Amino acid sequence: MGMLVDGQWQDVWYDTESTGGSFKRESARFRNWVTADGAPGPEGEGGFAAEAGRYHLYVSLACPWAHRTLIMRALKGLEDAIDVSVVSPIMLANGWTFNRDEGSTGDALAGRDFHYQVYTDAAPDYTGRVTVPVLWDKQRNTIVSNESSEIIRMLNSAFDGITGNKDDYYPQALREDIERWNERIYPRVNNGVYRAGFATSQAAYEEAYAEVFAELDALDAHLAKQRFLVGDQLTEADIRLFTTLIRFDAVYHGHFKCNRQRLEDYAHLPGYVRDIFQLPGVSETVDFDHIKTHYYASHGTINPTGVVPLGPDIDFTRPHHRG
Ligand SMILES: N[C@@H](CCC(=O)N[C@@H](CS)C(=O)NCC(=O)O)C(=O)O
Repeated sequence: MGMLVDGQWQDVWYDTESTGGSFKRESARFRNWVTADGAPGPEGEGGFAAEAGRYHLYVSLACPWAHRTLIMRALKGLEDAIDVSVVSPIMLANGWTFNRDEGSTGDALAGRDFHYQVYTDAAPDYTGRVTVPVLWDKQRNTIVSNESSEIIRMLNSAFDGITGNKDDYYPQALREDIERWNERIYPRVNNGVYRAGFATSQAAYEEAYAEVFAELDALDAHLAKQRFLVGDQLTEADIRLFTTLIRFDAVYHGHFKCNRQRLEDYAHLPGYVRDIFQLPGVSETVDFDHIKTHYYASHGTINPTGVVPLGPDIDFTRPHHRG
């Protein structure tokens, strides 16, 4: 684990001292948008037109934020248009690496050894964290975006003219509702489990734990009444929730100490997770080997032995009874 300072890699763990033991996630720095015609998006510069084969995704199969982009890529039929490099699940002193012996595909574009080199190639004096996912432009040789919430919106619509897939996971009529769920679920669930797991004070951990389970309780009650978060249609809000829920019992329950109960112990959330898992293309994006290896073998401050647990054994292919 580490970060870049003026383009130089430094091996440092998250600073929670200045925040009373609380984990604060840094904002992403590359915020351009791929659009159908290359017009500028909501922020950043223009000139990133949608084209088959032009863009590349750098992902970790362990990371819930990167996972969002792989699900959207699958649902939108973008596998042929956007290729992918997968980092090693083990993230230690050099950060994310392309070590093939550990399960990385290698860097398909430039054969780099380390993911931080993707950042320094785009911005030689970059200062900040080196995260996945990254959407890379092979034409301009730079990073378009390293913000998953924005990458999934680009994938949702910018390439429709190329693929002919017009499925819309952020439909105009539902946007307000989707945003409302995102705004609750990001701090309390997606990042909530990290705030519990990376807390270095009892108080910060307990606060995060309470929020995680209060929100999961509310979600379970909500999903008793309808199939997906905003109705009977899958949206980006579900995709964003799913990537945390699918990891819950395997890593957040044990490793991040979110252990009031397992996700499987809820009445409706397990069926909801299986429903999404069983959508065409989604199960192929879920890799529990990378997921468990990453968390248990990379966070030396939490699990110094690096031993990876064998369980739990959950069958996500059993019927979900939600259709
Ligand atoms: N805002 C980013 C956050 C991504 C993120 O934090 N990814 C984690 C992996 S799960 C990472 O790469 N962390 C490395 C680090 O913080 O040094 C997004 O949603 O795209």
